[in-house]
Amino acid sequence: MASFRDLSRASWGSEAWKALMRVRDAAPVVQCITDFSASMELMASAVMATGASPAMVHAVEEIREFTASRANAVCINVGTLSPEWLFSMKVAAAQAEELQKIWVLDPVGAGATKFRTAKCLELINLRPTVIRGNQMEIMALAGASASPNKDGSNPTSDGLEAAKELARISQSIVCVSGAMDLVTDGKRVLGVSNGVPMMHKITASGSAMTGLIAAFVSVHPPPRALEAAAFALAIFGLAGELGMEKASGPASLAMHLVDALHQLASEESLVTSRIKIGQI
Ligand SMILES: Nc1ncnc2c1ncn2[C@@H]1O[C@H](COP(=O)(O)OP(=O)(O)O)[C@@H](O)[C@H]1O
Ligand SMILES: Cc1ncsc1CCOP(=O)(O)O
Ligand SMILES: [Mg+2]
Repeated sequence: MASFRDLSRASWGSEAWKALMRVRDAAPVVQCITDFSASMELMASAVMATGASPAMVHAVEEIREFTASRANAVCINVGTLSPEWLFSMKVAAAQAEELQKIWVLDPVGAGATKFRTAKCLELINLRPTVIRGNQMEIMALAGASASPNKDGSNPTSDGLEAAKELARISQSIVCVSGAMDLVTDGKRVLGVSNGVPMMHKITASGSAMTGLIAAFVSVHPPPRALEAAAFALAIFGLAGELGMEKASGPASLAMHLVDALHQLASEESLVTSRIKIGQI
């Protein structure tokens, strides 16, 4: 994959800090439609610890009202996909699109079954602002064949090309997570190298991360969405690095990562000095 330049650009760190402070000041409501048992708790805790306000609202009877009048952003995660929930997801996504609200898709397991891939592509037709998945998911949605990448390693050049292609087709910002996360609008590419490998072993770390992207992008909408998504990935990764100093495995890392997200609010110099974002 192409190299990672510009790591030392000092302003990335201070811009990430300002972005975090804007999330805390605005406390955007992030409506999450996400899988019931695997990710709901960690996602809500991470979004709240970042200073946003999570709302796990998925009943179709209240979605139109809630999305229109309460939500600042919608985060849709297809983890435990079922027809009833899919209907709720589509109603919320269509509503967000119509009202020009930020909505973010986490295509969990895209490529695992034809049904899941097809339904994710139908959701993408409803024009998410951002799509965040791991390399296998993004490659499946771009129509590329993915080789197994089970260890959260660096996205490959095929993964980067798939992300750019998906961004061009969907006109969404596309994020590929891994040891180095990639964020692209199809032309520009940012890389984020904060984080620790153990994050990949936490069930629902990806889902929680996508919730943070929704929070950051809701207060930094396009044309600032590309940078905002990178800031969310970097802040989440930095929280993972700090959490790992106290953790002994994935379960305690999840807890310490959430605590670190909360504590980062008072750590300006630490955030500004340790954020690792660069141009690819
Ligand atoms: N090897 C790694 N090194 C550092 N951070 C990682 C690594 N693998 C994953 N992460 C981080 O863990 C989070 C979840 O990413 P990932 O495991 O790829 O998502 P998913 O759980 O959806 O497959 C992201 O913030 C990502 O940056
Ligand atoms: C295990 C599992 N099964 C369906 S959703 C889910 C969790 C998704 O985890 P992640 O957010 O880390 O991709
Ligand atoms: Mg995932």
